[in-house]
Amino acid sequence: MSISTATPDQDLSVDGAPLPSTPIRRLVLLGASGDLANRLLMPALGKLLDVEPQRRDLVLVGAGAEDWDEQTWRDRLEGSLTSGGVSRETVDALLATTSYHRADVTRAEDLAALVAAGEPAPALYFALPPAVTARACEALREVDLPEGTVLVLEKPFGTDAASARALNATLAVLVPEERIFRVDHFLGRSTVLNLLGVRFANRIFEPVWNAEHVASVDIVFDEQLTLEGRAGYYDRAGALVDMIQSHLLQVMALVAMDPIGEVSAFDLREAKAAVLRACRAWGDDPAKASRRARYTTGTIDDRTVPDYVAEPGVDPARGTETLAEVTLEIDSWRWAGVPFRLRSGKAVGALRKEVVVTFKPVPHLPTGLTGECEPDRLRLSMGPDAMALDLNVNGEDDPLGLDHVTLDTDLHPGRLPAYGEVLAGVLDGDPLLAVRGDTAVECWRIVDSVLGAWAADETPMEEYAAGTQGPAGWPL
Ligand SMILES: O=P(O)(O)OC[C@H]1O[C@@H](O)[C@H](O)[C@@H](O)[C@@H]1O
Repeated sequence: MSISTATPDQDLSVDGAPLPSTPIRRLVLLGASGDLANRLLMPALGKLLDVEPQRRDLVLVGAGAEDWDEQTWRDRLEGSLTSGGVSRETVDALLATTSYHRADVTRAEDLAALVAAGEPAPALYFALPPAVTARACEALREVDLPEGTVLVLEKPFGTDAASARALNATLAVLVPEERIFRVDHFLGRSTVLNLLGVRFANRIFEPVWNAEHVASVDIVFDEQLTLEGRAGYYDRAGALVDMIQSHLLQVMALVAMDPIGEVSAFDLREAKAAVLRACRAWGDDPAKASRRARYTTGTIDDRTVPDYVAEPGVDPARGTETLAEVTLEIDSWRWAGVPFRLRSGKAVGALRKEVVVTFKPVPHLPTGLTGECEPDRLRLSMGPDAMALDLNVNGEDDPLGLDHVTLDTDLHPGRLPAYGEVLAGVLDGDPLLAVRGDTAVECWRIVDSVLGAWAADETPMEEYAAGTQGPAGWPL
């Protein structure tokens, strides 16, 4: 699927004022020595430059707390690119112009040196823990940012609705909203983008995409991965914040939004925001509408997994959940009464990453057709990328007996990893795949209500053995 790139006359700011689109030729990676940059961002950037070689004039500037010399940085960059399968041409092009700067990114002087006057306007990519990013943004107030500067922020954006609002206020005085890229890499996943093609390029889905025909929607991202050495971050976040607050609510917004006139940042982001504004816990009762659980020791494939609380770096007193589920409602004509169940867990036995739209039963099954009539289901898999439609048909043995079939197809895995699509948007200055500031706050508002119920212990913490599908009795 091709996505339209903003042109100067399409690129409107939120209040309607036109903004010139500014392609980015200098990417300053703050936190260049970190794991995110090394494992995900640099390989994704390399892949992008492989498929779009006209971008190879990009200058990559690494900045970090490590006291590295140029050679150490170049070796690190080269290692990261080559282990990501990036071509020699791209590696050489990036190495030809890259540089590394030791910097304390919370100091205005260091930041000012990185955005030096006379250079093209940079994208400042904060590949940093959220607290450091927030301090760096504060420090940027004292820096004279070149016209066209873009700011790129990783999740989590704040720690609740209030802090997200405060961070938005800090950013708003630095650059216009259209130049703030709050990254959610799920928006760059090919199956997630495929929602647009499936929904809006087929006549058969949109007329039934509403409460009259849809019984429920499930958005599930269950992983076999465990903590993978990320206790410092994950033990403070938990499954609800790590996966549902950001990624799955964004996916839900794309599933539930009204049709858009064009695939532009303005139309798409407004349609998603309308869904999130209308969303709340099912029955306005977050305690009953949510469930949480934590894995105990178990086996995944042949791997023995310890209790979550026995993992290095975990604080048992925190009571962090590794599996979260929340049922939401969207107060609109289109969706009133349809439960949207969002769920994500770590250390499950069989991974399950999909959006499932379950349709209501037919209003009348002709007398004479025998057997069970199952609900029709559209399933969009986020890994591997695939799509399936479960239908009732006439069976093989009895011509009037019902049978069930699945029409399925693999989907193209996408030209780029999700981060590559996100970076393409950043370099084009097109925030189509970026989370708008008000939307980030709405996502926290929805999740804060659940976190509040959990903090008050209104929802019990359950347990499941690693390698199972979660606690017994959970329906998904
Ligand atoms: O499948 P992907 O693209 O790695 O995304 C899933 C990951 O997304 C990250 O944002 C979460 O922090 C991880 O916990 C999760 O495993």
